[in-house]
Amino acid sequence: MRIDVVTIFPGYLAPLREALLGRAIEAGLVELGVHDLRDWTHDVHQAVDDSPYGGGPGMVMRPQVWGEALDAVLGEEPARLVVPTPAGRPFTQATAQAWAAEERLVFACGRYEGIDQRVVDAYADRGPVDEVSIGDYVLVGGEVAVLVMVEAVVRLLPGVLGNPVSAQEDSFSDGLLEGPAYTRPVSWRGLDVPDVLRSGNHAAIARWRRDRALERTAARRPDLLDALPPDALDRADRAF
Ligand SMILES: Nc1nc2cc(Br)ccc2s1
Repeated sequence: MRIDVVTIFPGYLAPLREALLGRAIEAGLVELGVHDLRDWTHDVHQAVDDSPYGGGPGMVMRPQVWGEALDAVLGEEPARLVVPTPAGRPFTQATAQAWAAEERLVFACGRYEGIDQRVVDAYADRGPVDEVSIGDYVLVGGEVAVLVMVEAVVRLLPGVLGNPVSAQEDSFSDGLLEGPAYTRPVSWRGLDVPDVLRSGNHAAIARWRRDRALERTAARRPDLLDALPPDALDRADRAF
């Protein structure tokens, strides 16, 4: 997979070259290009924004600069263009799984009041364009959202995680939140590891883990339970 990011703050994307993701890049599992939007400005001030038509607070990012940048970065290779925005569709684990199958992702990081809408409209004719949000809150720019989404996607690529089973057992992978996890010591500050996890009874352990996942999901994200397909819960789950 190749990932390109266009931003006025390239340094914001430096964490993508650290740790797990950095090792994935070094191993050639993913290619990363970070591009400074101002490289496509032609004025002495390198202006990337202007006042909004219709008035209102803040500035809007200019379509001409974004058009030249995305034409250059996209080139002729097909790619999914992703525009983080608080007005976007929710980015979920299912989105990450779908994008992990893509050959190319290009992220356009907006700032200010966002990017002139005509940029999204113009590129929608060339290929898939996703306006997505990582949550119901407003950031100062799209860069942090790109860090989140790139990590969620790249960790799903074959060979990135040491143990591929981890990704299969993620929270949300079966529609539920993951339950609690424990490691040594067996007793810590008067708190003990649940006996079942030390019993060696794998069926009982699996049941206990499923029950804790159902319990946590019901308490914290009942919307996820409501969204489960009818056959997702078996009789034992329903008894829980
Ligand atoms: N939740 C999000 N907030 C923002 C703000 C800007 Br400005 C650009 C993208 C995003 S995604």
